[in-house]
Amino acid sequence: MLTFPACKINIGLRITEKRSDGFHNLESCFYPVRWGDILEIIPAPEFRFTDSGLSIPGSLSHNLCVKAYNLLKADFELPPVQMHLHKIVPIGAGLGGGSADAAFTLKLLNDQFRLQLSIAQLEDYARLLGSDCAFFIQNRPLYCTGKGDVFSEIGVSLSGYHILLIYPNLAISTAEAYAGVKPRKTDVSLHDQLVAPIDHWHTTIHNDFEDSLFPAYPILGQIKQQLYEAGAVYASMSGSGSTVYGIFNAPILIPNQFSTYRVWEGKL
Ligand SMILES: C[C@@](CO)(OP(=O)(O)O)[C@H](O)COP(=O)(O)OP(=O)(O)OC[C@H]1O[C@@H](n2ccc(N)nc2=O)[C@H](O)[C@@H]1O
Ligand SMILES: Nc1ncnc2c1ncn2[C@@H]1O[C@H](COP(=O)(O)OP(=O)(O)O)[C@@H](O)[C@H]1O
Repeated sequence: MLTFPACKINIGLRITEKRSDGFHNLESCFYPVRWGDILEIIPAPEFRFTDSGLSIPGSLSHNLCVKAYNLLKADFELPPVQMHLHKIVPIGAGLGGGSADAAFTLKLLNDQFRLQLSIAQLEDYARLLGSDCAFFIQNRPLYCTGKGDVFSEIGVSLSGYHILLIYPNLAISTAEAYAGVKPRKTDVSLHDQLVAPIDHWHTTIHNDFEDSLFPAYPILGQIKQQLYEAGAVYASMSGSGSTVYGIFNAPILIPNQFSTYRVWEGKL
């Protein structure tokens, strides 16, 4: 069976406190984007994982697809499989591409081998693999709190808008990005800001990681500025970076200044 693990952007990201387990509580709208990898899983005489496309750092046993398979195998009689991942979404990009691979592996194995796991059970398995993995089980716009794995509804729809994602060939480690952040709480609700019209977002909605990462990597702030100059209704860094995205009213020709970066343009 084939599946297409996609990615996400964060619209607004507040890091509100450091938790006793070392992780951080956050508030953010996670929004799915169609830029994705390609994953095939077929039954095979023995377990095998192969990949192509972008090179994935780390050993095979640390690959999130392999971890997802092993997690289910510990609880179910799964046959051996051959998995092939064609990696397209940049890594260390703030797009949750690896997390999507993990969640889509769980969903594919559930369907392929009729494990009959519910959405809630799949989300519980996904939580064991990474903080933003569980989002990709439902893979629809959600307001996320806790570690990014507690969900509530949000009335945000960007259908009809177009998005330009700019990955400036710079991988940023999520753990390092969190280490640079000063958590803070504010009185204004991000949820209320998100349900206001999109042309208000420019002045209200902020990604807290920009405060420490834009001074460290000035190119990121420059790209955001260039996206506004190109006509974006809203522009921001996604997650812990380094991808910066712009949301546009209509399809956009990719401006020349982005020609050396990895760029994706598409409908939301
Ligand atoms: C920042 C966010 C925002 O959506 O996304 P990305 O930019 O990575 O895509 C997420 O919180 C990334 O979640 P994820 O990439 O799954 O992180 P994990 O693998 O669980 O954790 C990696 C490391 O990040 C830190 N971490 C992660 C999540 C969290 N809520 N608090 C943390 O402090 C911890 O140091 C942890 O060891
Ligand atoms: N299938 C995979 N695809 C991408 N990264 C993976 C995968 N499996 C494990 N990883 C590890 O996950 C981290 C990157 O996660 P990813 O979700 O792509 O980035 P980000 O957290 O910036 O959104 C890297 O440390 C990488 O080695």
